[in-house]
Amino acid sequence: AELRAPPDKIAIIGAGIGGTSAAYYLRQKFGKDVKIDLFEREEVGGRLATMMVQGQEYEAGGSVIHPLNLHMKRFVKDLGLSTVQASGGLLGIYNGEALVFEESNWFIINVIKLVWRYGFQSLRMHMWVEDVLDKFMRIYRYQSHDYAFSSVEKLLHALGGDDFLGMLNRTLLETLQKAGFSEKFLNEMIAPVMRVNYGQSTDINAFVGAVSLSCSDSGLWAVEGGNKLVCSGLLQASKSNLISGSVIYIEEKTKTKHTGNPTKMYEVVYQIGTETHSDFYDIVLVATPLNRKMSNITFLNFDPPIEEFHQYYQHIVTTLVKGELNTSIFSSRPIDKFGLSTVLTTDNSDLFINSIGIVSSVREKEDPEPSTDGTYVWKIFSQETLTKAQILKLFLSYDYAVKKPWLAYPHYKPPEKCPSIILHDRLYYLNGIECAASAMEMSAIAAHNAALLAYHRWNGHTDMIDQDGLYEKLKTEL
Ligand SMILES: Cc1cc2nc3c(=O)[nH]c(=O)nc-3n(C[C@H](O)[C@H](O)[C@H](O)COP(=O)(O)OP(=O)(O)OC[C@H]3O[C@@H](n4cnc5c(N)ncnc54)[C@H](O)[C@@H]3O)c2cc1C
Ligand SMILES: CC(C)=CCC/C(C)=C/CC/C(C)=C/CSC[C@H](N)C(=O)O
Repeated sequence: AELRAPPDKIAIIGAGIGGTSAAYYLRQKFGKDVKIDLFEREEVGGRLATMMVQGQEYEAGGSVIHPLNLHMKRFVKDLGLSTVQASGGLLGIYNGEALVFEESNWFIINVIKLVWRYGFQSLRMHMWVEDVLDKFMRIYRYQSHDYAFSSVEKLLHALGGDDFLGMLNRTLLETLQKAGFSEKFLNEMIAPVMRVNYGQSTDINAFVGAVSLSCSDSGLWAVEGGNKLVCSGLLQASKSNLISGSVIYIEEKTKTKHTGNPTKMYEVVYQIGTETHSDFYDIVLVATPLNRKMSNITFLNFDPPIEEFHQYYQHIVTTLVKGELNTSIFSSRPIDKFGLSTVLTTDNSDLFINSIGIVSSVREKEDPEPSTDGTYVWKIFSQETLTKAQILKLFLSYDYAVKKPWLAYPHYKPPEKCPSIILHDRLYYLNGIECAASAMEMSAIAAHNAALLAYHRWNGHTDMIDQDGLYEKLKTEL
């Protein structure tokens, strides 16, 4: 097909994994001549951030990556980064009175324990997740053949039809109840995983539920030195220009270009300190959640007008504590026989935390070692900021506690209606994909899709957008 001259300038708002991977894919598609400006008001990395504790860095936000997250894998390879193993140690589940499940060092013992308490439900749960992941993986084939989707719903439908898309309209609870899983298994095994990963209950949509359960698979990994290195690496590799400022509004305006033609363009108005600046762009990608509390971006003079976004994001606090865990809260066993490195909690545990687990620094290759005084660094997820009294309840003694509050991921409440990807002719929104599931890989998929969509719409390649029957069509292609 004929190609139109590339755009002069593209703006991306947000330098998290979504914005930086969008810059990378846009550069691949539009070539070296387009100027790409990436706006970031805080740190490059966004929700991939580390916390520094006594000279060591720990992941505070997005920390684990699934072995089948192929975009993240590809970035790490292309950028020459190294990986570390992100899971390890023994897991326990606490219901407010006792540990209802405790992992052992022996695989076969774990199998016997699980079968004894829950029959074959654990195996069936893995099979259900595998089935969802199998369909989900089709996105990589579609994207490698350059196909794009104009909405999150169309993207999910292309992966597995009505049933797959329907997962957004059903809770995980009703889906698994219908599939015959017992209340006991749902309360003791599934709910704690939703609490640690998304700070929510089994009332979240079934797709994000499956994504969350996939974190129980083996082989989870992280980037050595911190996951945010992927963002700074992509920014550099894309040869984009970082503007450290806060975008306040975007306005549609008619501008006379160097060719002499009046053209509709987007004016991006931003603040650096107290100074206001602005610049004009042919294409704009918004790679941050659009709501008042998080990005606070206004859209001015658009025809038709762009709606206000109100998606409610879940408040979660990450706390890192270096100290000696008060194991008596969870178990009557002596402290030296406790042995668990992660404790998840059930919904009815009445505890003020969602989870607690030993963490490694971003440079540790192996399982974490205790410091010379025998203490570890623990990561706690809680709904609210922990008080000193609560920390003293959890720890016999501690050296320090550092906290980071987040508006972490959407509050899931099926049926979900995902925000549009196309906000206006050449204005695209990436983070609507989080309504299906929030994860690094989801933002990378949204970024690849938006870059392809922007490219095809710029060049009028309508046949590459929302194609029906892609799975069948590409079955026989390499
Ligand atoms: C505690 C926690 C744990 C998590 N754990 C995992 C995990 O283990 N694995 C996983 O895959 N995912 C995890 N996630 C989810 C994952 O981190 C996110 O889905 C992903 O990082 C989102 O990336 P993003 O680029 O889309 O958004 P963000 O990272 O939020 O990036 C948006 C950027 O835009 C900037 N911005 C906002 N408004 C403006 C403005 N007006 N002007 C300029 N810049 C602006 C922000 O400062 C931010 O840097 C976790 C998230 C949290 C919070
Ligand atoms: C998108 C697919 C198929 C898989 C991604 C699976 C994944 C890694 C999801 C992340 C879920 C999430 C938001 C976890 C937060 S907590 C992570 C960890 N348990 C921690 O302790 O930090």
